[in-house]
Amino acid sequence: MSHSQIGLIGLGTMGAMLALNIAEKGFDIAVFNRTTSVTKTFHENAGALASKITPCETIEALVHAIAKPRAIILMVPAGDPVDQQIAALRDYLDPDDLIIDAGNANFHDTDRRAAEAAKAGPRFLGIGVSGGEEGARNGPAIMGGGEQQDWDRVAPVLTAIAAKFDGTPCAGFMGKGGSGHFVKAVHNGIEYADMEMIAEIYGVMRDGMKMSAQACGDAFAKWDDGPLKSYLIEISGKVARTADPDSGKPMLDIILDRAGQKGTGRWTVIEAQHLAAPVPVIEAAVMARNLSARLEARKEGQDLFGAAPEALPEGTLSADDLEHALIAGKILCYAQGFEMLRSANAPFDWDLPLPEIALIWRDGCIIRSAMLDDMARALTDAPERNLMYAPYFAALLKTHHAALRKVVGVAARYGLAVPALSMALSYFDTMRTERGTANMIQGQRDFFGAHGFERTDRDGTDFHGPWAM
Ligand SMILES: NC(=O)C1=CN([C@@H]2O[C@H](COP(=O)(O)OP(=O)(O)OC[C@H]3O[C@@H](n4cnc5c(N)ncnc54)[C@H](OP(=O)(O)O)[C@@H]3O)[C@@H](O)[C@H]2O)C=CC1
Ligand SMILES: O=C(CO)[C@H](O)[C@H](O)COP(=O)(O)O
Repeated sequence: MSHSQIGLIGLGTMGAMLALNIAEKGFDIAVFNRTTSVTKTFHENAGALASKITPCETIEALVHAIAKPRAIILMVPAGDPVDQQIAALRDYLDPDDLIIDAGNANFHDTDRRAAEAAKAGPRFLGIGVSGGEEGARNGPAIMGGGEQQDWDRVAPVLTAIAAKFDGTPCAGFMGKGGSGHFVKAVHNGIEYADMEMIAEIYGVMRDGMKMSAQACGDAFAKWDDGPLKSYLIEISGKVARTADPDSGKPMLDIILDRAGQKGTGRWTVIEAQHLAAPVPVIEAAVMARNLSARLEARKEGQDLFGAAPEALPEGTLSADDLEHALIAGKILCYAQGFEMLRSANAPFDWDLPLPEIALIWRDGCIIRSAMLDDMARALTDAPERNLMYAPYFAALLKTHHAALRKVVGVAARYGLAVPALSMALSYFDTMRTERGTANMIQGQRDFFGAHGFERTDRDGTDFHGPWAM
């Protein structure tokens, strides 16, 4: 009866695919879903893998189907559903059984659950899983956080199901408490930023260069053969080239321009503010999703001011300009994400393995990209250095920042909104300006609040100006 090596709760998009992946790798798995018919249908459709899967109609039956000490994966929405499942499991689990939250949790919740588990058990591990439905089925990237011994206990299963890059599993232990979910949140922040910059370049092609969806798709497909090679560029090409079977129109022409979001990008920028970690491209991407939801207001604005985008004169921008701008933007947004990871170490007493994170992200996850191998090398060479200053990426930025400036400049001139690309450029310019303008901020603060300032010509921190009120 109790023969399953692992259990899983939540047979939705991700959970169902993870369960099949686990069964396919040879592990016996017991599964439970809140809606029983889903469990039945899942098992009926599992084909040759059905014999490895024990469908359970109650939490109690699930627990009894798993060999001790038990390990149970939760794949349910973040927040209350996770706490509800933990509470339901507590009635049946032993203190040394292990609950693994594999959904997208806010890492503060994971910290709290880990602390509660440490007091009374059962044990708790928080793992970030990325790769969407296809990744869950064929190999996601996995970032674990909690107690090393708990990670070690389930690592054979997690590394078996993870994506492999040149044979190396894209799975690793990030550190204690919520560190795995923190790394996953930053991953999602980079995901938001990369998606937004791609969408902005699509907007320049569609509204500025009057290119069809098919032509935009062709451009993305071509770039997927070069330095931009990545999952997001690949699927953007596929999305742009797909036609709606009902109307025959390009899918992009019938999809409403209102972006959904489940909260991970927002968690990232809120945490970035707490950490004083500058992630302006990610912030712009979250802001753009929020603005996209304001359909009525945008219509009112267009009626009042006239439509913003204007067609560009022929030859204003080339395909190379767009590709090079995206290369620069991509380097800068990943650099910001890694800087944010590093800035979390001191306050949370973590030692996030930045080079290993880049290695893990090389495959399986949504932000997988040809650049990540070089990022891993750069972070191994100098773990404390901002990626934009690493020789390989500095050389790319020296070559391509002019295109980023050109695209942002042209977009501003012709009314094409490119907030994330603009933020990438501002970050780049700020990070290469030795003497900035915060001296004026300090002068203002001292003028109105006697907050004091430092001087360029003397040591000390509390100088004041001879301001006339
Ligand atoms: N979709 C994706 O690309 C990715 C999602 N994730 C994360 O994985 C988790 C699951 O996402 P996904 O599979 O997409 O979600 P789905 O909406 O497809 O599935 C949700 C699952 O959770 C169950 N569920 C929902 N609410 C409760 C509850 N209160 N108690 C018990 N079970 C509940 C549902 O059961 P029922 O059938 O009864 O409704 C269903 O099995 C989320 O945390 C998500 O953020 C992570 C990476 C990628
Ligand atoms: O974690 C994921 C990918 O890595 C999920 O697909 C997540 O839902 C994406 O975020 P959002 O729904 O906010 O776009």
